[in-house]
Amino acid sequence: MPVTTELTTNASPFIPAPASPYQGDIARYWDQEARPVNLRLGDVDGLYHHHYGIGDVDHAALGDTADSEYEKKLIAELHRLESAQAEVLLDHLGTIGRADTLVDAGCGRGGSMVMAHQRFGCSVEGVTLSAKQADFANRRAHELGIEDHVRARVCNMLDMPFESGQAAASWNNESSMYVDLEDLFAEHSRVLRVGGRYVTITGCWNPRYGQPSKWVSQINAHFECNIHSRREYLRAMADNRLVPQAVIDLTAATTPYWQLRATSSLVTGIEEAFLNSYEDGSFQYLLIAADRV
Ligand SMILES: C[S@@+](CC[C@H](N)C(=O)[O-])C[C@H]1O[C@@H](n2cnc3c(N)ncnc32)[C@H](O)[C@@H]1O
Ligand SMILES: CC(C)=CCC/C(C)=C/COP(=O)(O)OP(=O)(O)O
Ligand SMILES: [Mg+2]
Repeated sequence: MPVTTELTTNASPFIPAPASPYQGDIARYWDQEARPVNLRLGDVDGLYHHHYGIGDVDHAALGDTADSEYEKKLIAELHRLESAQAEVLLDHLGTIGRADTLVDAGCGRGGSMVMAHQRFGCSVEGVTLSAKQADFANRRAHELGIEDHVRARVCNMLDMPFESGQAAASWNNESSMYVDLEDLFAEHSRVLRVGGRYVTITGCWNPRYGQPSKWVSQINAHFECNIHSRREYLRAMADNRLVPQAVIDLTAATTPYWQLRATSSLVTGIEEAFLNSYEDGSFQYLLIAADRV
């Protein structure tokens, strides 16, 4: 059974000062985060995610709500949908060889990094502002015996410690709402080799709605983030040699996850804002895969 208690070992020897007071706040936020909806789902198989799920709910697997095992099955089902989300992101990275290096920008507790290594056999470098998260991710990699291929570091994704052109592919999984997109894509464009692939899964506000809705504002306040519009993503990519190959609206695919989560004992209070903003069209859950040209 994986260990989910807060980790105190393997502290990073050097933790850079935050690049801004805001980044200091975000580092503190994730250092302190220990929501059961994340830890108990991660405990299912040792992949710890900080993103949401996609796909249809398997009602047969859930069984009867009166069953004493129902809550355990519900947690496993939410986790299955979150891992399915990461699989879809990895599906869009293109052909990756064992000798390649991938970059996970805003890697959280490292679940997606582990999955990428297990799928491709390659090296995966992650960055997060949170020393607690980096320690957690590195501890999990050590427990799995893959610490020579999977590593998390405390650093700013806008200034990553990678050589220009080093990465075969890079991604942001629900982490791009913490930074300026022009700065972010300039940095991905720098670390990616020409012909490399960038993928993001993100929530963005819908320009067709007009402005960020009250639900989007509520999500921003809840997570201390700054959700961008779909238009900003496409414009900032175009400005930074990232040419979209796929833009996939995952809103319908993520709705069952939120509907199920809203019925669980692990609710955090943000479920209504996601469900309402997806429903009124003001918010979209999007995957964008782009080639570095
Ligand atoms: C919602 S979590 C997503 C974690 C992970 N991508 C996943 O799918 O599980 C957001 C992550 O973005 C990271 N983050 C936010 N701003 C960052 C920055 N400027 N540099 C590096 N990481 C950042 C946070 O530290 C956190 O790990
Ligand atoms: C799609 C958007 C707008 C995402 C914002 C970034 C974010 C906090 C993602 C989920 O993290 P989490 O897994 O820690 O959140 P929760 O505790 O709600 O599961
Ligand atoms: Mg979560």
